[in-house]
Amino acid sequence: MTPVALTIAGSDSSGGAGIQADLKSFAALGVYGASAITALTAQNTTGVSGIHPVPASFVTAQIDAVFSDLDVGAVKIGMVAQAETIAAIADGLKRWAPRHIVLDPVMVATSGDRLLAAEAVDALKTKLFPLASLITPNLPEAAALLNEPVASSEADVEQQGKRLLAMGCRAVLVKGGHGHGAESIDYLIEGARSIALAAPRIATSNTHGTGCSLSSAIAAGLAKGEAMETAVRNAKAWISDAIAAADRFAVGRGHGPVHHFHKYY
Ligand SMILES: Nc1ncnc2c1ncn2[C@@H]1O[C@H](COP(=O)(O)OP(=O)(O)O)[C@@H](O)[C@H]1O
Ligand SMILES: Cc1ncc(COP(=O)(O)O)c(N)n1
Repeated sequence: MTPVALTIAGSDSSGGAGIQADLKSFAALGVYGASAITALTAQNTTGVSGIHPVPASFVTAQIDAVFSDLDVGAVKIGMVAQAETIAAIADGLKRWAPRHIVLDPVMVATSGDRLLAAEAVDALKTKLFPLASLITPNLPEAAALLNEPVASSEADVEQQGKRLLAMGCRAVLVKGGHGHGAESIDYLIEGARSIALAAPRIATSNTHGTGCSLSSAIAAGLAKGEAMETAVRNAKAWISDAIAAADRFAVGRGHGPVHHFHKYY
């Protein structure tokens, strides 16, 4: 059977994040990708200049079109833009009940621009967290979701992960890309287990789309039948290589994209 993953996310016109990063990640990892677009962004490596949300009813239409025909092994959710979109996604996923849902609680782009309406944060927590097999906040997102300051020690990161798990998702991966140590450490909290996943921090400013690509790589692994810990470990190794190869590209003048196809060219 062909493994299939669906991304429900926003479009990034510059191609490095959002739907475009998700489909490249699925393809690089041997998984067929489908998409339901929640919003168009006019965006490049230096910032976001416009957001055009897709009407919630049309997000539903895309989700229904995909699930009524394709055997979707895993779903990745990225930018959801606004509260009505979140309600439409939650309803659609409850109806189709996919085996795995990876939720990247995208709030702010690498450039600092806001991608989720402030009033939609509660809907994200109450409607989508309970459906998620895994949520993948970065350090500022974990803090914002908990209304707490950004974690300043590894112990704080782990504790914040545990408090997010208590909000009703099945597992949490708190990503350390915004930390400062010699290693970029992500914490996987699954049930009573907490696993630190460390990789050398790579000196590059080309980190546009790292979070999108990591969550899609995890969804790709789940679609191929990997267990959660294996999918996360494989995705972390793959994104580390994609970031290490990012400087081979010269794309844009700001935070450039990672190299999804580093194994091929
Ligand atoms: N400079 C870096 N070197 C190595 N790994 C990184 C670097 N920046 C981010 N990562 C990794 O990329 C993944 C995405 O993390 P992060 O950048 O924090 O997410 P987001 O894009 O949502 O802000 C994580 O696995 C993180 O550890
Ligand atoms: C449409 C869209 N979705 C998500 C992100 C976040 O990107 P990152 O992976 O760098 O956090 C983005 N910049 N644009």
